[in-house]
Amino acid sequence: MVAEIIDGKAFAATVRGHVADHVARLKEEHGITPGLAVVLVGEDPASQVYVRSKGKQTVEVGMNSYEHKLSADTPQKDLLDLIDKLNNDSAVHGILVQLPLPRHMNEDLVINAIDPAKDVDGFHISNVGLLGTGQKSMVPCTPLGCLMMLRDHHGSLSGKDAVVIGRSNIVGKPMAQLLLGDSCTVTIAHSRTKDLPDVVRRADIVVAAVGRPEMVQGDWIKEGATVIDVGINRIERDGKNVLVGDVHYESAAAVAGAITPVPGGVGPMTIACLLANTLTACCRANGLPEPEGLTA
Ligand SMILES: Nc1nc(=O)c2c([nH]1)NC[C@@H]1CN(c3ccc(C(=O)N[C@@H](CCC(=O)O)C(=O)O)cc3)C=[N+]21
Ligand SMILES: [Mg+2]
Repeated sequence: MVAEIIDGKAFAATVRGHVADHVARLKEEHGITPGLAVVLVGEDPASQVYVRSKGKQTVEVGMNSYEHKLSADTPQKDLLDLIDKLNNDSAVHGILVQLPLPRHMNEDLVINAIDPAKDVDGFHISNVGLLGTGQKSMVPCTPLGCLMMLRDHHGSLSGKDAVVIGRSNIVGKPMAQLLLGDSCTVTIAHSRTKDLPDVVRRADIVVAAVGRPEMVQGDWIKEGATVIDVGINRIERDGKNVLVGDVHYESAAAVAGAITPVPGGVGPMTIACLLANTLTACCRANGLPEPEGLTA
């Protein structure tokens, strides 16, 4: 079997197109422009790349982008004051505080200071609780992007065996909740799981989100399964810096039915879903109907 490649880059462009159409209508019919504020603390080069890319794509879909860059030694109080200002700014519909934060800050405290209605990352405890109880929430961007690709590929996910590898609050746990919401039978596996290859071999859907380069091998994959690779690992190979996923792509693609590449898979969908969430937050804030197909 040669796997179908799920083209996240192309899918993300389609999602951005839907977002841009809806944003144009909001402007025309209601005079409203969605706004996204991105806060970056410190000078991590990779983070700067993502923030720049987010800002560019935000403007491209017709939204306002507000970037706030704070130095790495900014007191936590100053960050909390900025969040308070953004919470009370009616031009800002979405707030993203880039993670990780410097060590002297308490990430949970900072995230939970964001107005849950503007929490476009879906990391606030209110949104986590709403998602876990099947109520309307802001859904974390990476799992939402994975869900969109899975729904697009399969149609219905009902009754499928899904294995999520990784139990992080930003990917593994919300991904499992979303798959459960679509009536999958969900297993969350992690570093202490016994016989991990055997657990993965049961899966119709594998979502790999462990942060270990090429850990998931082709002989762990059931023939015809769908493999979603969330990993973005920078490694050195033959003296070159390359980007690889959590899945050993070549061996997995030889048995899977469909697979996402790295780069060009989940990553671009994450940013597209951030824009989708900002649009959703803006519609809710204004009591307007939400975009279709862009929410869980
Ligand atoms: N509060 C918060 N929310 C985030 O969503 C968040 C964050 N903090 N901190 C950092 C991570 C990382 N992240 C990525 C988004 C897109 C790509 C992406 O588009 N990657 C491209 C390749 C990029 C490259 O070449 O480096 C791809 O996979 O094709 C990667 C990584 C969002 N993050
Ligand atoms: Mg783990």
